Amino acid sequence: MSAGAHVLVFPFPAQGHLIPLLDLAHHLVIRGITITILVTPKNLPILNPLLSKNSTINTLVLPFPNYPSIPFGIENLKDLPPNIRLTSMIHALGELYQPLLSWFRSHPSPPVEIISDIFLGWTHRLACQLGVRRFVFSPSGAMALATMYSLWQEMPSAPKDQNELFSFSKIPRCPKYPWWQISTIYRSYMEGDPVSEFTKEGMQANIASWGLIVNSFTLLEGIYFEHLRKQLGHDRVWAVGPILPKKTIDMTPPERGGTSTVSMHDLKTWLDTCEDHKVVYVCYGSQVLLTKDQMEAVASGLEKSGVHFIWCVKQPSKEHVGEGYSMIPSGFEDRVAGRGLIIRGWAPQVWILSHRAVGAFLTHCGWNSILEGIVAGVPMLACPMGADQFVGATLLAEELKVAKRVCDGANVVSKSANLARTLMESVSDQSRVEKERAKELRMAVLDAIKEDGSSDKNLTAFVKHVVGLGSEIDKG
Ligand SMILES: O=c1ccn([C@@H]2O[C@H](COP(=O)(O)OP(=O)(O)O[C@H]3O[C@H](CO)[C@@H](O)[C@H](O)[C@H]3O)[C@@H](O)[C@H]2O)c(=O)[nH]1
Repeated sequence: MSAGAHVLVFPFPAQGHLIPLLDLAHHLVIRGITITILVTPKNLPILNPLLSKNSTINTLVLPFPNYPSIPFGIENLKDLPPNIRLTSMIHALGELYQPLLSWFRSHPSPPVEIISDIFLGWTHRLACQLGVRRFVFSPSGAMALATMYSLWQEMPSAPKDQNELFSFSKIPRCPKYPWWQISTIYRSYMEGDPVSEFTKEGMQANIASWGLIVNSFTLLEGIYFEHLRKQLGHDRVWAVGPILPKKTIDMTPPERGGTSTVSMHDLKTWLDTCEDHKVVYVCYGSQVLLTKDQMEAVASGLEKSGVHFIWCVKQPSKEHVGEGYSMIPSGFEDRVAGRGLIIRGWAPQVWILSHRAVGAFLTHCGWNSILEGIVAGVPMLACPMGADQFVGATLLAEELKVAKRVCDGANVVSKSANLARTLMESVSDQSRVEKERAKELRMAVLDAIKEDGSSDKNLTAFVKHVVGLGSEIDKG
């Protein structure tokens, strides 16, 4: 397309952030952009499926910085011990500033733009120093991003009562949340603390960056995109989602984001025996581990409901095992044999959701899961636990009416009888409204990502913009 359109893609090392940015990189390569992807060594295998399809993608592997509170060898959020905060990972990666600067300076034909994750705000400062442009990649939706930007711009103080409602009065429809549901990173901010100050600087640098790419689509969050453009004071905001692997909406390779821990053959054979739209898929994303009590409540709810289900249970780390996280109650698997399938570890989620047998998705409302549920056209059961998930749940249940809200909060243990009833209803006629809405939304999303749909056009516009900037820089 253009010599000079060489872009550095820098994902944050957490599956929910890496997966969509790698998918975006794939789309950009297909459109002629030269890509270099920056990862640390332990995250390199996640790139394999992409690299095997695209020999033209370059990688830049920089050692993970030594950081006092992060144990040696841990380079991905999913492996962080329970007592270490996400902001430590954000801070640790900031140490890549100098190595990255040196790499740019010694490269014969360095990138002319940087696309980096929202948790890598410091790359804005680096881009300014290098005289290149930085684009923020948001793996969260526009509504969640608007709330996050508003918090870091206005820096409101915490109320005495964590249950007090906080209103985002400048955001359309004035969303309100109890304070405890507000962004965890923002709530953990402590003035003067170096990690907090670094996080704040990064968030504010996002707002000052040249452009913004959001994994969402106009029809889903149009008013929030309009708001973001006003909030940022420019139009360089591209709604390009849902970013999914090219031409694999129906048959995603199982290794996307991780290697499936279940044989595809067994999975397919099992799902093929189930009736249409009767299986509930249960998954809490790539980060969340359920406590022992939560595991028991979910198991008991599934057992009492009588529904067919697939339950993806994340593998606990050493530290988590001791505390009973992710422990499947004894005898449960035998009692549900035949109608329930448990996947320990990584499930091929997009593939499962697209199977005709799946009729509902019990989700923690991570933004990728929300988009994947919408693409699959399945109604959802919302169990937001933290981060941006309360915003996602509000959008799904209250605005889009495609989900029922089941429970709220990281430590909440659902009543198994209530959960059982909700699960049963989700695959029965009682969920007619959500099922209809899910079908409509699926049509809307397919419209957005088809050739010349809104997201496809935005991606083309973004590529043109990037190429234009590249040639400006070439001319000096
Ligand atoms: O067994 C699994 C588990 C997850 N996934 C995939 O992993 C991604 C998970 O992303 P998401 O649903 O967004 O959840 P998290 O992993 O929890 O993502 C983090 O990042 C998201 C994007 O910023 C936020 O919306 C979430 O709140 C935050 O927890 C999705 O693509 C899933 O398809 C699998 O394929 N198999």
